[in-house]
Amino acid sequence: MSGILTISRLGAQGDGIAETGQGQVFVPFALPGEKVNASLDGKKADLVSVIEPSPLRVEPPCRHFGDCGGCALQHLEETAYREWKREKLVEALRSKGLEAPVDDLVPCQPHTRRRAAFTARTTDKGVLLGFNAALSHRIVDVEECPLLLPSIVDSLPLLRDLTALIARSFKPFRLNVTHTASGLDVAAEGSGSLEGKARQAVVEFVVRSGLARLSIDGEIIVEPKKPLIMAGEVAVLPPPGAFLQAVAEAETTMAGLVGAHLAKAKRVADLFAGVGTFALRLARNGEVHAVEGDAAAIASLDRAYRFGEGLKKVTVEKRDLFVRPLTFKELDATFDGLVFDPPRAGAEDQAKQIARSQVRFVAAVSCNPVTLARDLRILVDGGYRITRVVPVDQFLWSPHLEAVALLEKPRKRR
Ligand SMILES: C[S@@+](CC[C@H](N)C(=O)[O-])C[C@H]1O[C@@H](n2cnc3c(N)ncnc32)[C@H](O)[C@@H]1O
Repeated sequence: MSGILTISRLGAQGDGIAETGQGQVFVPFALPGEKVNASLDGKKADLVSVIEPSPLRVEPPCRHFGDCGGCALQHLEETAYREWKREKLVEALRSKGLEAPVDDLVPCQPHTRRRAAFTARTTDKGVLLGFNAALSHRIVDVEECPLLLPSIVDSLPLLRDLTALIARSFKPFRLNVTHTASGLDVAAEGSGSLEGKARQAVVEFVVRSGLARLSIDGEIIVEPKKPLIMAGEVAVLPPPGAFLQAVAEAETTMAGLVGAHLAKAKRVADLFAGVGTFALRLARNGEVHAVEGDAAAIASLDRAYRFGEGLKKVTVEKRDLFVRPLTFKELDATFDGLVFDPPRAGAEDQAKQIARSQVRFVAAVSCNPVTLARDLRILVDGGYRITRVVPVDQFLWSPHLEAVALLEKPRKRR
């Protein structure tokens, strides 16, 4: 069934929302104020044509937009896009009764993302390498991507050849590609086990091609060059497939905000520390205790600290912070500053412990405004005051948003 709809606003995922007699209908790639022709299937609709376009509609920069599931909003004018993204954070905070001061969005430039999680697959007709179509397992084979650093896009033909060499079946698998100072670091997951001559051929290919490293399911197959990344001035050798902030400039912004807020703290806890994005920068100023659940990541942080120069003491602890958050007693015994940067699920139990602590300066970094708002509510109920919240765009044209919230707990009167 198809129908004519008028779009009233943008939803949280970037879809246009039309109010109808049957309730809300979500129309991907439609903008507020537009009259559109859409084919309807319950609450979901497909855009057939735009009858009256919004003045905010612009030409998408990528030929794959609309098919590739990576981007939702390339067709919206830049200022309106930024305001929509910032509003997602404001709305999440408001829904928890938090009227915190929220900065303008720190924008993200095209061609800056240093990591790509491609889906790859060999077929009878050749290799598919790209991103999944929205809500689908179909691979959109990409020729370009205006999000990614040119070093990754320029390597697409090479990565296709690599896919053909490592794939052990026609099953799709993940190809994580990271730009590093020494070349691309490629981590395949699920491509199958490489043995004998096939493995030797892959090793020779990687050496010839100038890639820094290839690993498959966590095993390093060949590492012609150490794929180093910088945490401020400290070089880090991340384990295969480790978490890294997607855009180096966004990471620098976030680390700058966290560092400035914790500048007066002499003993800082970095919770969900990863390979040391914050810890290794904060250690220029004060002692840091870094806590992380992934053994390989924390080992990499430790190694970077030992080879790093000009750093105050950094201690590391492998710990599952969902199961065993640092208690308020542990926090009070040692720290006057803290940063926590959990996965999308947030850090509810850890936030409850921080809320009970007297740690003066706290920075919360998050890639999910909803769980961030929940955790901030806990901290505010525990006596913290939010001094600033900064939305940082790291996932251009997508609904995903990074944010840094800065909090302080007034000293107790004696
Ligand atoms: C969003 S990343 C942040 C990493 C680091 N702060 C950075 O900026 O690169 C979240 C980190 O939390 C870690 N993590 C996930 N679940 C955890 C848990 N239950 N306990 C401790 N760490 C966990 C992940 O391994 C990952 O390194």
